[in-house]
Amino acid sequence: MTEPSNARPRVGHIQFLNCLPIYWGLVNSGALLDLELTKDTPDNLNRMLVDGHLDIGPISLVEYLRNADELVLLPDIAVGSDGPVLSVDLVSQRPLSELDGRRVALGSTSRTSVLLAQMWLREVHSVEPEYFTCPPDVNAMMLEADAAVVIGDVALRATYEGESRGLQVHDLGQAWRDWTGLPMVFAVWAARREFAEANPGIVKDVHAAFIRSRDTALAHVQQVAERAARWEIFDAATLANYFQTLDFSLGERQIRGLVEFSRRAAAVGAVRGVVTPSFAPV
Ligand SMILES: C=C(O[C@@H]1C=C(C(=O)O)C=C[C@H]1O)C(=O)O
Repeated sequence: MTEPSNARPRVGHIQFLNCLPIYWGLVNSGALLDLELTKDTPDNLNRMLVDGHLDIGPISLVEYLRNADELVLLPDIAVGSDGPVLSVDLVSQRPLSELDGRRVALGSTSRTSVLLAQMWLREVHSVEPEYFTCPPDVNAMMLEADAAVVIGDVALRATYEGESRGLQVHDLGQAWRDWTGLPMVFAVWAARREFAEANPGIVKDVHAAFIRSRDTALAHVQQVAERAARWEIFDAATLANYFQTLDFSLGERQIRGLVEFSRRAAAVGAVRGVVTPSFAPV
């Protein structure tokens, strides 16, 4: 159903530090006033976009692949990494080669990284653990499982604190890069196809606001990091490094990474077939 023309577009925003640079710029430019913004975890935003409760927003890559008929991608923007990502981890109490048949917890906020971890463990480490999904709390997960997959702020913390607590921390952005030679795209931005066809001008404006926002924030990354560090457990230098490590672009190499993920996910039956992405005209 198309919204009346005077309604603000319903837009999603990931409430993790990874998307803070994008939010910062929306606040600074005033673009936020033109959006009805819903902040939530990726799993909830995925569902809202797929069910039509949002018009535009970030979506876990694998959920985009599963619903590509209903969605169009926004060009030039994503959450990914070309090497380490710092906030997508497989943490383990044992060497990975010992995980066969053992319990591995999958954090419930993720869809893409949990699939990446399963493919990587099977194909690179030749282990087939017993997986279960649970809330992303590393302490609780380590009581129930030998290893766990976490994303976002929980994973960023594990990156810095995991080893001192006896955990091996494997960065899954780096793992994908070592495995395929390509950047990893964890989430993309998409619009519902029907909405984009009915409202091309709105999609163009929202896309432009996101791009401007990201570029402004990265141009002022120290300032963004200092401001955010006042409310976070991470210091400004750690946050500035994190924001610059993340790859918010969706260029030719990132699209090759996305298509390669689609090919591998299709090969294990996690998505119906290989997806050639289609973009909103902006
Ligand atoms: C880089 C990240 O990418 C994320 C990973 C996602 C997933 O695994 O489904 C979804 C959205 C992104 O937040 C992160 O969470 O830090």
